[in-house]
Amino acid sequence: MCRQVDTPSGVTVSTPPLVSVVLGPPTVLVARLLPGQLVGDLRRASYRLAGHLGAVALRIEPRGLTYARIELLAADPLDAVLPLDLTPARGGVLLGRDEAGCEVRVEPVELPHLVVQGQTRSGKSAFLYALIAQLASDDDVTVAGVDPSGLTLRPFAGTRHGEHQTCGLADLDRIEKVLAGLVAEMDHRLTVMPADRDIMATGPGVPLIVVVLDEYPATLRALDAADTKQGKRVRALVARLLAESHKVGFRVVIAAQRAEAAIVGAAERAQAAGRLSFRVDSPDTVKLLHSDADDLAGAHTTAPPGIALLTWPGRPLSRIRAPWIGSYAAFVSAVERGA
Ligand SMILES: Nc1ncnc2c1ncn2[C@@H]1O[C@H](COP(=O)(O)OP(=O)(O)OP(=O)(O)O)[C@@H](O)[C@H]1O
Repeated sequence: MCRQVDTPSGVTVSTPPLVSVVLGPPTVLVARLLPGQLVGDLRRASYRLAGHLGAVALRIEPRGLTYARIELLAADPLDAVLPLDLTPARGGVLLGRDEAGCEVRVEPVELPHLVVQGQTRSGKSAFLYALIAQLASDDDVTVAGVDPSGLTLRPFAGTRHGEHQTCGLADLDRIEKVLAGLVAEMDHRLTVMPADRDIMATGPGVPLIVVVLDEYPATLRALDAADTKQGKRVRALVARLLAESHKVGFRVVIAAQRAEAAIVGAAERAQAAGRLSFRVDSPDTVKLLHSDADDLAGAHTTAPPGIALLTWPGRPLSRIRAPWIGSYAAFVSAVERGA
């Protein structure tokens, strides 16, 4: 957080001066930002600064335009479980709670394409359950997708969403058929989009279509093993959805244990502005989705279940606690109620 400053007598160092120190607890510092420095700059460095200040984490808030309030936290603010409240009118989809204790919410239509990665038992499925349960209760959203294990999309059987989904790997042709149907709907929307618009409004009659590709590598492996040409065709359909569908009301959610380049190539990653990593096997895997995670990548390989790194449009890279819907049965009944 220091600046090197050239003075007539040589190079010196300038640091954000502390204008107030309250020993607390909690200990709170107020620092005056250096010219051109932003609160986000402090937040980005907070993971390195916390240990040196004897804290587990720092909560940094702006004070006016030029000051930052820095609270030294003795416990990780993400330790507590975040129960998912599915009562209507809560104002957008809850993605989690950040380290400042604030809920991260987004309207369904504001969702970008997403890539979610995480090892077994890291909380990736729990996050998908929470996301899908919230979307399923919205009449203007259709949940589509491919689910090799069947657990994630099985609760939609017999609902209006089911025709746009396929569960299991027994019928590989159906995977291609479902994705081809979604691409056909995308093409139709692109064709009928009014000439004076570059974004199609979603709502009654034109639902936002969220395409969930759970355990995407498992789907591709099964397709490649059966018929490499079919694997290529499915990859091409997904690539088209990622590249062309956002403006006509589609969102793609790709979930994988590891978003490796062979599965989620650079072009696909570039289309997915939303990226979540639950615990993964190595710092290099973290960096597949968060190239700027230098300070956080190492520690994240031992993150507890439900803690994710979040890269999101308009937000600095941050850690969040994902919402917890409860047991699988709670997820099933939430989908059945909502869908
Ligand atoms: N957001 C959360 N809050 C609290 N606990 C969580 C959260 N997410 C996950 N857990 C705990 O971690 C366990 C594993 O989570 P989950 O089943 O989602 O992992 P996963 O990464 O999807 O693994 P798998 O590949 O085995 O399905 C859950 O049973 C739960 O105990």
